[in-house]
Amino acid sequence: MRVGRIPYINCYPVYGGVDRGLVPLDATLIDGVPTTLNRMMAQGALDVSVVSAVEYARDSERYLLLPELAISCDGPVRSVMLFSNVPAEELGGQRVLVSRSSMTSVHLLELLFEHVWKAAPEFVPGNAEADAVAAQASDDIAARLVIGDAALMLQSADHPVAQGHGRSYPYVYDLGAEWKRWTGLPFVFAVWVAQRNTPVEDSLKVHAALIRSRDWGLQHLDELSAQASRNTGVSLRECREYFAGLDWRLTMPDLEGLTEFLRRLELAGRVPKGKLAFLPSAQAGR
Ligand SMILES: C=C(O[C@@H]1C=C(C(=O)O)C=C[C@H]1O)C(=O)O
Repeated sequence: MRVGRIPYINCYPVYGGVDRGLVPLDATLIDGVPTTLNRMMAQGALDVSVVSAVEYARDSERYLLLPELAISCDGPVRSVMLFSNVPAEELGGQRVLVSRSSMTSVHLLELLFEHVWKAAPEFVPGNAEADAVAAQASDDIAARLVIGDAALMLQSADHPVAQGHGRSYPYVYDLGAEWKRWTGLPFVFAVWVAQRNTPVEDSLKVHAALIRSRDWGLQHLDELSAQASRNTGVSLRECREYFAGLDWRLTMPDLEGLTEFLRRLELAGRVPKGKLAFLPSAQAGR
């Protein structure tokens, strides 16, 4: 089995037990930013992976959702941020760089511009991972959408990535908070999916291992925060707050936020009409 993993710290709580050998997983783990994993799943190069929520909706016939697993927030997410020189409402006609690593956040950003900020910027896909952010000192970009670890680093004024970037932004928008303000709902950025044509027993074994690993992770957020802080240079306090604001369980309210987001994307013609289909997990065992 080939299993995808995003190397951002927001995945530590799901893979932590597996990484430490506490939960056996008979699979090869393949790391990639969300859009890389989306593409690999779309091509059948992975059996099970975390993907952008929008990747599921883009081709829901192809996938089965893994129950009880997601990356969600109910309010501020802290790692999906629009950094802007001017208020978002004034970005019409200006260049907004959107992270090429992201699919969900780009769609959410576009919905917010259309319905909340009522402005039509020019979206420019670009590299917004930490190495690129650290180097991008000067360009004609009025705002940039940054996700994952790089977004956390850019918000820490004394972090080398923020220092290297050399620019500060007077207007910073947290997309989890903006969605919550708009709809009152949690937001699901990422889901785990299996290929429909991978044997169900094999996907179930991976699912059961990821659930056990995630359960370990939820019990050890302090240890994982310390690891996240060491690996990113983001302070322990910020990593703790970050993990406290995320959830990985796909609760009922999360599902409501997910379906509301996908409903709005369907209405806008951004994803095909689809349905939710879950891997039948009754036998997964704990
Ligand atoms: C909260 C986050 O969620 C992510 C955002 C994704 C997207 O925008 O497509 C996909 C996976 C998650 O890693 C983040 O990376 O900051």
